[in-house]
Amino acid sequence: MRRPKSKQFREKKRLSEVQEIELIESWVEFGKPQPGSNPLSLPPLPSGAPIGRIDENTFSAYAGSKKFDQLPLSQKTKDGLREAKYTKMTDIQRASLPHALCGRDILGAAKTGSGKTLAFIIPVLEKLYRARWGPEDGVGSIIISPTRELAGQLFEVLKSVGKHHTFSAGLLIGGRKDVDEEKEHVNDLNILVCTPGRLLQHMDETPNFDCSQLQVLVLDEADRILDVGFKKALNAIVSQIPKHRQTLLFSATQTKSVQDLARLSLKDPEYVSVHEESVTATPNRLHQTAMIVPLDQKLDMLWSFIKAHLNSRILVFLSSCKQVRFVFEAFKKLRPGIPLKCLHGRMKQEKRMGIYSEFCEKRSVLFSTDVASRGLDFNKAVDWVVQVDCPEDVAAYIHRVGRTARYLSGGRSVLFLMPSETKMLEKLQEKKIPIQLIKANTKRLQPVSTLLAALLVKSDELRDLACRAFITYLRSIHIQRDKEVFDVMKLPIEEYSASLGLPMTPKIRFLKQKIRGKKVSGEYSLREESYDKEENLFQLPRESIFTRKLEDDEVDKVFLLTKETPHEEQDKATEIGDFSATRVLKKKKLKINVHRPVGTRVVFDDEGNTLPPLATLADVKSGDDSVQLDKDTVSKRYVEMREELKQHDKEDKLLDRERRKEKRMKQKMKLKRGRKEEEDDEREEDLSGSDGEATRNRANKRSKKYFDSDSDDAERRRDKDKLAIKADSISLAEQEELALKLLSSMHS
Ligand SMILES: Nc1ncnc2c1ncn2[C@@H]1O[C@H](COP(=O)(O)OP(=O)(O)OP(=O)(O)O)[C@@H](O)[C@H]1O
Repeated sequence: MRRPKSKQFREKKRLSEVQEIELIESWVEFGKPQPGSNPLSLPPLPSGAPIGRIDENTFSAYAGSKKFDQLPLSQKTKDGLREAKYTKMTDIQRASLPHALCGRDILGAAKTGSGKTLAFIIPVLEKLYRARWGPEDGVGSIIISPTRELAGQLFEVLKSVGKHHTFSAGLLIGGRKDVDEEKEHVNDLNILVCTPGRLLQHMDETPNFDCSQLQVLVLDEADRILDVGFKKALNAIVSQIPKHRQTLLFSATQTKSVQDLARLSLKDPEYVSVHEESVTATPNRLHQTAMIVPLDQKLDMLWSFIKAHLNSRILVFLSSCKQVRFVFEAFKKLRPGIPLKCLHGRMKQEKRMGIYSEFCEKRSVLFSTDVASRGLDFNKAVDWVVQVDCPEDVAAYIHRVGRTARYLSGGRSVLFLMPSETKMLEKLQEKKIPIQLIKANTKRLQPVSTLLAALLVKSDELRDLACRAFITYLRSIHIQRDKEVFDVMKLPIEEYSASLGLPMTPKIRFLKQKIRGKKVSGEYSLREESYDKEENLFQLPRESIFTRKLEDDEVDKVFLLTKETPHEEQDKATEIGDFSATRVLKKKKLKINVHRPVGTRVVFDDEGNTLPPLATLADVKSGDDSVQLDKDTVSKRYVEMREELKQHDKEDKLLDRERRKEKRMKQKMKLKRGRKEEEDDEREEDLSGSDGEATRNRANKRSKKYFDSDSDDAERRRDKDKLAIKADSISLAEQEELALKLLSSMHS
């Protein structure tokens, strides 16, 4: 009785889905906004007006509507939105959803915290729903995020809004152990939320990974994903997905570079930039300040700031992982009276995720690199964003401060600028950022450097961290592109070193070139990054500087430097010979010409031009000045060459035989010496009464080693053994002779 009922139910459900899809499609088609129009400028539906189908061929207008309910969306999406408490649309959602729902490519820009995530999650769900996408259809949508945390957050939004849909979705991010398990399931997923690296890994490694039916590609933080740091990965990804698809790009700092967009083959994209006309580029409820803080007072200022805001949730940005680690570890030891946390790209993924969610829950201070600067929505409850180190450009500033004042909440930010970085203030103001320069109350400044110095004396580890932080900070300034703002030569290096609590100023090799001709106190060495060899106070392993893996944020900078800096900067970098970027520049890739037939050789003249093969050997000028070869000379030369080769071959073989003989003899001698020592030991142990078990073990071991290390011809082995035993009682000359005999017996 039950079965037919459920079948009937399923059939009814299927029919109602089909009908719903037909209705949505007609509705979407009916109310399509004009390409290039801004739905925000259209009048909203009057309250109480009918929604959806009005009569046979008429539907309510949806471009201009203010509520999700008024949009041509599936009931499943509407239910998901309602349950997640989303009813009214934000400006970016109002402006972009009507275009996105009719399948257009979108280039969306809106301030941080303005709701861009839903502006792409909803179209993804709707597109697949309307296509009746099912498990057997494979990957229908890919959402790419630049960081793992952000991908995780997007996945959560997708899960909550899409909870009534039946699509399968997966979070594919690096740093997780279960990549093999992922590989088994990835082909069953309909929506992938991923970072570029992990997606590419699946494209390369997962058998039968197939995106050929992809319907929607989304790039969140699109400008970041399109910049040079991700260029290769993105190009590789794009080359493996179909060109015919919908593409949605969103960011608070959008790219409009034609080149970038061409790479993604966008089709007449809609530029939806809701805050372009806005007086400010940052959220209105964000109160932004800047303070001039000399480099050597930054930590004092930060410490004092934290002590003065013990009941807040504070996000602190520093320029590198090393900086983050040092400040976190040192301040933790000084116990400021508020929980401290740190987040950077070199932490294990689970830990990163844990820290991220803990910070969302409790009041605390989170020290972070730019890994937390984009997209993260810390429960809308960050009170303060403190930028201890100046951001690399205006876009980075906007994203960092955007971690507070999200959606309808307020927030505050403070930027520490060194006297040499004041140009940044002008740049920010030029880009419509209402930032106010305030004076620090130096009377309330609580100096921390003496406390740090005391800590560093006690802890080698902390001293090491301080050294690394010192160097990476200077390097980060040194590699910055914007030389109007960042000038490493203007920094009070010794004072800075003292402010970290370091007893001596570490030597910095990359500064030597810069200070040539300029008298700067302290001595800098170009070649070594050791700090004081005599006293051996702060010796770092060479590996740590020269061969370590670059950190997430450093890699980005290095990429930027190699690809985008003006030639002058690149030259400087090459000349200084300091960091990996320089080595990357120097390292020329050898290209293999796959079209050249196997066995042919390319000959170059003095100017580096290619010549025809054998041209140098037998060129004969013909009347018309073209080069022709004398065939007789060439074939004679070939005969000679063959003879030469044969001769060389003979000599090589002889030499090789000699070498092998010698090597074997050395091995035999070593073996015999070893055995003699063992037997001497045995004898000694026997004399001193050691147990038989040990002796047996040793004998076993020896026979195993013997078996493993030589030929498995038992006969020969026995002979050799006999010889070896005999060798113990004879002179060195005799031993050599015996070994030679043995070798010749082996070769015969
Ligand atoms: N329509 C809405 N109604 C209520 N809250 C919303 C709505 N849309 C988004 N939000 C909330 O606003 C906050 C910010 O949204 P979201 O993270 O999408 O911003 P964003 O524009 O992507 O920010 P960023 O540029 O920093 O990535 C989130 O907490 C989200 O839940």
